[in-house]
Amino acid sequence: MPTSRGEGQEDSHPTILNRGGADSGGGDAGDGGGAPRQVWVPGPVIVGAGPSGLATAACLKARGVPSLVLEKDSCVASSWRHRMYERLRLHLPRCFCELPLAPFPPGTPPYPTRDQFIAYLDDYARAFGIEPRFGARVRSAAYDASIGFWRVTVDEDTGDGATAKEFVSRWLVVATGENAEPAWPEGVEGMGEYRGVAMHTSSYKKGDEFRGKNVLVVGCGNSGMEVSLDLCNNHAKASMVVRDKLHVLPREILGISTFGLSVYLLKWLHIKQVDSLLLFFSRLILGDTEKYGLPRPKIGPLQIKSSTGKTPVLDIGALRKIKNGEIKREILQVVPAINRFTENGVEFIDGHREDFDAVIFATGYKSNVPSWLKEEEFFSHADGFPRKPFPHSWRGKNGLYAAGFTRKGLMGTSYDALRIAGDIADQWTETFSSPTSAHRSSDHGA
Ligand SMILES: Cc1cc2nc3c(=O)[nH]c(=O)nc-3n(C[C@H](O)[C@H](O)[C@H](O)COP(=O)(O)OP(=O)(O)OC[C@H]3O[C@@H](n4cnc5c(N)ncnc54)[C@H](O)[C@@H]3O)c2cc1C
Ligand SMILES: NC(=O)C1=CN([C@@H]2O[C@H](COP(=O)(O)OP(=O)(O)OC[C@H]3O[C@@H](n4cnc5c(N)ncnc54)[C@H](OP(=O)(O)O)[C@@H]3O)[C@@H](O)[C@H]2O)C=CC1
Ligand SMILES: O=C(O)C(=O)Cc1c[nH]c2ccccc12
Repeated sequence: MPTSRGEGQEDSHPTILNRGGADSGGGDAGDGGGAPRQVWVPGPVIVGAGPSGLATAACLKARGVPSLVLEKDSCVASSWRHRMYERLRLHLPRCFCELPLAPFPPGTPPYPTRDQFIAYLDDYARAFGIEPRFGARVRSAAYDASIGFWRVTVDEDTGDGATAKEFVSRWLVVATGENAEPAWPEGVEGMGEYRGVAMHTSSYKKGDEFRGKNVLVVGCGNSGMEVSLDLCNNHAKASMVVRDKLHVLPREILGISTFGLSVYLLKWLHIKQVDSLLLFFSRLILGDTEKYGLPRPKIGPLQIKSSTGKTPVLDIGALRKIKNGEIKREILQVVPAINRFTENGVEFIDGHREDFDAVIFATGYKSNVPSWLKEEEFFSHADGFPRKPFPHSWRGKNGLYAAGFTRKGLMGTSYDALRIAGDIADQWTETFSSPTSAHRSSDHGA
């Protein structure tokens, strides 16, 4: 445990406090069924090694604060490696997707591919010397008011079974993502009966395997639209369930990214005025989407994004396929759009039935925070997001922080990482700047 500024900064390695249960012989063996091994962490514990966890760890490092990143998978950016389809490109220009302190390398295209983004994140972790603890799934985290520290319990996969460890830290940064788990539709009957392929877009890799197949895509956010397009490009017959009104915007307007244009216009104009302009240009470029079965909500796209977090579709070509009739629409306005599954397909709420070789659920994602964080004042148990929206979503009480829960994509991640690192670095400096305060903190922790 560091008792001086120098020791605290140089020794970022966690300190074992007890050896728990039967594991008294050292090493990393199991806990033998007793209390989990306890490890004191001098800096913050960050849960998740996606863009948000990496950005926070990097900003902390730049301020001289060590951290411990816990990651359930065996690599950084695991959601980008394992849960994004092959041909995915970022739909916002790279300048809105780069993390603090490190731009994309020269030569990166305006809309980086998934592989380029993964390579960027790998380089980012390397450049800042971030070495997450992999195979460390956080199964619970709770603030222990009696010692003023967070207790973070991890199931660590050591190869021969999971062992439990408890990390103890003054600060806990939640960076497990807005999209931690696939969201499956509720209340649709007969899913177990369906004999075709049923999967979520997070498992969709590429369209080749669906060549010539009749595929139903449920949901028409960006995932539904892009997967439908990918299916069409791979000669599958795609149908898309549209259960509600939605905004489709071109990815670019007059050669400028729609997102970049919005960010610029919002500096000068009210959000309603920006929405009117976006809708005017969208109509010019895409035509009247209602004619193609995609009616628009009354409220504008940025207002909806800002109040509900629902992202407008940034069209990269699906609309043209819909106009051409290559993506067949199942336009069903009433929820739930699918009444029930049958053995070979679905029955829609208007009563008609159709057979499908595969059903792909593009029904979005949810946070997994309620499953492990024992705290409900800052994080809502209902949706696993901070209760306060951006720009107040990054800091809770007792050293609790949220990185990447702004509903603002990677720009929000950068905002959070800088804020969180600044806030913790100030406390760190205060704690380790005088010998008396360092001893106070040491007493507190022990
Ligand atoms: C298909 C898709 C495309 C997107 N494209 C863009 C885009 O172009 N531009 C943009 O700005 N945003 C985009 N986003 C939104 C968002 O920016 C990304 O999802 C981004 O990856 C979020 O980063 P994150 O670190 O917050 O979450 P994640 O990338 O999901 O990382 C969270 C990490 O936490 C780990 N984890 C989860 N639970 C635990 C646990 N209990 N214990 C330990 N580790 C855990 C996970 O394994 C994961 O590695 C996209 C989202 C999706 C789904
Ligand atoms: N290239 C890129 O950068 C991409 C980025 N993304 C981003 O990833 C995030 C997640 O996007 P996405 O996966 O599309 O999720 P979203 O939550 O944005 O969209 C989910 C869609 O599923 C619909 N839905 C949900 N439940 C049902 C149901 N029971 N029956 C019918 N429809 C249903 C929703 O309809 P309703 O609106 O009525 O609730 C909505 O259309 C977003 O931030 C998105 O922008 C996604 C893909 C590509
Ligand atoms: O990819 C996403 O969903 C994002 O959250 C990025 C984003 C933030 N604000 C927006 C407004 C319009 C389109 C995308 C986004």
